[in-house]
Amino acid sequence: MQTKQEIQALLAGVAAVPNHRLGQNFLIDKNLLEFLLQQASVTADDIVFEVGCGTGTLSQDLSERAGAVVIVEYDRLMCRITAGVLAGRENVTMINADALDNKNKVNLEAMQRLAALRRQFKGRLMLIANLPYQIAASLMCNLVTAEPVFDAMYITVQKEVAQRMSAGAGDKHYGILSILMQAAGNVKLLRKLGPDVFWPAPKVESAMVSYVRDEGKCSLIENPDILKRLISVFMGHRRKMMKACVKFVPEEFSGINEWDSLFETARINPQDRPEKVRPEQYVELANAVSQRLK
Ligand SMILES: C[S@@+](CC[C@H](N)C(=O)[O-])C[C@H]1O[C@@H](n2cnc3c(N)ncnc32)[C@H](O)[C@@H]1O
Repeated sequence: MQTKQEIQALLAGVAAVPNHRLGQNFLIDKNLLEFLLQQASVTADDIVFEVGCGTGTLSQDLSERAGAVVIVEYDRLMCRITAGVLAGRENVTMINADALDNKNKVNLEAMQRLAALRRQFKGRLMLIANLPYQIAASLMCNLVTAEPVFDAMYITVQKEVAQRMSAGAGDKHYGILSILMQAAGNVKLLRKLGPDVFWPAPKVESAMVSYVRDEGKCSLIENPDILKRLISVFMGHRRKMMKACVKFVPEEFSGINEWDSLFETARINPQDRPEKVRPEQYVELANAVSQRLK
């Protein structure tokens, strides 16, 4: 782990300054990094995906503890610094690219590498990262239903994203991220973080959060793709009634006329607002739709 002075020296070595647009707020509290690593209890059987390595402060420890680490970092200079910091570590794959190919797709090269590692290592596949805030929510929405399957995530995110991950139905923070993460696993707020544990200090509060996949919940999801698309349709009109949202369904669902009966199967009151419908009800609705489309 690196101190603030070490991070500043590493940046100066390549004439870089923190880029606000890329969310370059480096975690400078060693106890907090250690806390996150302890929560994840990484072993040599595990594979870790780190998005946004910055100067490699977390990557160093991850590469010492995990069987394999895959890093995606957008900033070429950060890749250069971290490659130097990790020189000689053969269990690390570094990809200099955007972690998202588009809003709905995680970087293909990283996912292919993770899939190959998944076949070699018998431990867990985890996302462990101090995430760039701009992409945190989209990244997690994609990873929660991704192949290869993610067993857990231990991450630092903006406080609002942490609230969205854990919000229950009816809460003002409840949204697509809450539904997907809670439909597939369990979310826990680990610790709130003030701005001064980062350098430079961001204007927002942050939090460390964990997500652990729940096999029981996941086994109930017949088709993650249909679940994702349905949630987007309904939550895109969160204050309309469920029955009023069906006119916005995309073409693939447009042949379905019996929405009332599908709502009934999922024990959803058609007059309820999408923001009040619980994750398990969305799963049942998606399963009913997927049966109907067979
Ligand atoms: C909050 S910093 C974390 C740095 C370091 N891991 C730490 O803990 O101090 C976020 C990192 O994500 C990188 N980043 C920003 N947007 C990205 C994207 N779309 N894809 C991959 N990396 C990105 C930034 O360049 C930055 O290094």
